[in-house]
Amino acid sequence: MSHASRRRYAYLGPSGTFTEAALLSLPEAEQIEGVAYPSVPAAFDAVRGGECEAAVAAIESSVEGAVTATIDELASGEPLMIVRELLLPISFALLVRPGTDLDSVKTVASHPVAMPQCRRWLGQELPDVRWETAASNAEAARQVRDGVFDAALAGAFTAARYGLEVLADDVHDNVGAQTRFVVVTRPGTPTEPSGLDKTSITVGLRDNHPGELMEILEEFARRGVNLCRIESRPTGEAMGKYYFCIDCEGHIADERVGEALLGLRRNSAHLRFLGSYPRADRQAPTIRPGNTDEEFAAARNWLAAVRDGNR
Ligand SMILES: O=C(O)C(=O)C[C@]1(C(=O)O)C=C[C@@H](O)C=C1
Repeated sequence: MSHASRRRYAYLGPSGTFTEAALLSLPEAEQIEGVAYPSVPAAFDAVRGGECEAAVAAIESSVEGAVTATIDELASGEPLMIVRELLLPISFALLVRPGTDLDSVKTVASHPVAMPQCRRWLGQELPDVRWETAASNAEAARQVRDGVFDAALAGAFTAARYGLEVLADDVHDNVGAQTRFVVVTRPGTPTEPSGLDKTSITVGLRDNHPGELMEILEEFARRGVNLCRIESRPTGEAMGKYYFCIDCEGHIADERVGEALLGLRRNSAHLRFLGSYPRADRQAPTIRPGNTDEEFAAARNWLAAVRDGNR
């Protein structure tokens, strides 16, 4: 496929990030031109502004939890929509300029989400090292190449791109660590239901009255909608002001999910639909008795009949 006709996907660069690896693992990878951006907000703005069709971003680490830059960026600004999620195994190596030994490593740089994944190893092997943050792991590697830092925590595959070598491999503390990535586009019709879907929203409180979070959760519980994740994030407006980022099982096309969102729309503030998309773990949803599409339709038919006087 010619370069010009490729689909442009934005990612956190430079080349060599796990985010780029996630992008390259997409089924449509051959038709994609990856475009590197220096931050997640910049990658998302490229989608908002139409420079790129989609963006790929890390949203959650199985070790470090939420990637807050991504969540906050989805919760604010011009809306975007998650169309897909993917899970990538994450393993870190310590990258250095050729010839550097462990004793001469005084500074180690990485993305803020990377260092906690290697904390124990660093504590044991490099207890006196100074850790520096970089915009991404590949950016840390680039800065090691340029002599700014002595070592970087990044994927072993990143070494070759920056003329570095792997001084120590598998320096992460948790074998089997994964990062969840999302593909976002400008808002449109949600992806077709696959039967194994997830729906993401952000939602705020109206007046912070007692039990208000419970009332939000009840909208899901009453329709038998199982939650996959709930994250509380500061709104940034003032101390003590939060919004919630919630992933639930099912698709917005499912009656029970639609009804839960209708309830939230009436009884909460700042509801934002972030997307319904196939689950990367392919887990089937739990549907409690009374909450299938058929049962919702039957109940609605009954109500219509009663209203029409046909009981
Ligand atoms: O994509 C990269 O390599 C990054 O630097 C980002 C990022 C993240 O944002 O979580 C990606 C996966 C790893 O868990 C650590 C860092």
